[in-house]
Amino acid sequence: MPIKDIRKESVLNNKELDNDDISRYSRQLILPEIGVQGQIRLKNSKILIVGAGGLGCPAAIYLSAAGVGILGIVDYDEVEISNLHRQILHAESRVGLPKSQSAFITCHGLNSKVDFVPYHLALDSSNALQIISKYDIVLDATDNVATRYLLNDACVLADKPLVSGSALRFEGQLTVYNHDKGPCYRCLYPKPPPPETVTNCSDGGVLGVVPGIIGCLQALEAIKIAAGISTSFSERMLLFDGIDGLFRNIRLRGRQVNCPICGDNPTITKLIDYEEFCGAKATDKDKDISLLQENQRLSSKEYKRLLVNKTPHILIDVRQPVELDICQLPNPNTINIPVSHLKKEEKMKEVKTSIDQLNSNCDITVPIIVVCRRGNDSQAAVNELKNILSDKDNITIQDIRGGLHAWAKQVDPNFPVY
Ligand SMILES: Nc1ncnc2c1ncn2[C@@H]1O[C@H](COP(=O)(O)OP(=O)(O)OP(=O)(O)O)[C@@H](O)[C@H]1O
Ligand SMILES: [Zn+2]
Repeated sequence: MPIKDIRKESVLNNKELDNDDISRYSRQLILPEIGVQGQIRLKNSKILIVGAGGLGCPAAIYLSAAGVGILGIVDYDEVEISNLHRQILHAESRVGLPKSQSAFITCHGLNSKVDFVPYHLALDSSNALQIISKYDIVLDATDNVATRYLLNDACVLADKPLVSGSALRFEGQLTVYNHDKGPCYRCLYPKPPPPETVTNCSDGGVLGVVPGIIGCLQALEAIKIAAGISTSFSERMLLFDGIDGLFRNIRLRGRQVNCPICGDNPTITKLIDYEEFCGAKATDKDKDISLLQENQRLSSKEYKRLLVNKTPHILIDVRQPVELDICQLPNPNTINIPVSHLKKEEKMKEVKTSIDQLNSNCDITVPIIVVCRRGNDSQAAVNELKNILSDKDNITIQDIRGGLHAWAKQVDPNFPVY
């Protein structure tokens, strides 16, 4: 999709508030820290939110309500039903619609005076600078490491403050990069984390209100910067723990003179390939990995036949116990060992005992079938089990290709999908 130009001139030049502004914003206008001048600054501000998900939704609605001049909303994705518990600008009736468009509809309904620019596209190295350079402040409301580095570098190169948020499970973080002589993301994290250590909301879970809180704080910091109050979070980070109800505010290390992008002698002078740099995609969508040979995999239909024919086998479900409470394959003898536990000796003893027990009741060595949610962890688990059971070399260990998602698609349309 071609990048839409923002409609107004790149410099908004409102000199005063109209009567409608005065009525609409009266409650914040009478704050001495905002006042008429602050509100005019807000009216002239251009703010870009990247990501219209759990963080971007609350941020966008408060920035709209507060009366920013232009609000750009970037997201490549479409609304899904599993988004609605936290991505509160969307609606059941808008499942399938681009998130940027859906967010625009709600924000515009709240404040039609804001000039909205929805971008239904993936921000990447080819378009980031072109888009970001049109705005004054950028909010990182995305969910993947590659985009975090991209946004950081683009904001340093274009000299824009980056209000960064993140949330997972019951915890959240907030800071502002590249502002007020403070550090950038690379000053703090020069190297990306190994991809396998990064957990996303779809795997780790998140309580909707947690990104709600952090997204609101992102809006607050953006409003403060836009209104000329400055931010409390340059070189500082807020850590929120929703279980203990704790907000902690820690000092971060400052700008690093040897930072490759914002340091004194930068070695990165243009945007790079961030997926390659991070070894991970700029999305947190289901990635299908392929670790096993075809003969080590069963289709969900083949597994169904195995059940129907009552073929003896051991089914190991490698999801977390909480996930088994949601749904399970119709095998009453399922053994549950989360994939992370396969390395634990006592767990493996359990598996070996079950295998021996089952095998002592059968004439043949029964195969082990491994299942997980999407068919990725199950492959890793097959390899792990092969190592652990290397003394039992006549045993067949296979996984179910595509996991429970494939089961729901190909075998049982009534099976819950999460
Ligand atoms: N490079 C990018 N360009 C545009 N949008 C992006 C980019 N990276 C991430 N996003 C968007 O940022 C948002 C992050 O929000 P969030 O993690 O709450 O949503 P999600 O990906 O829909 O979550 P889930 O993991 O539940 O599917 C997503 O809507 C995603 O599409
Ligand atoms: Zn830096």
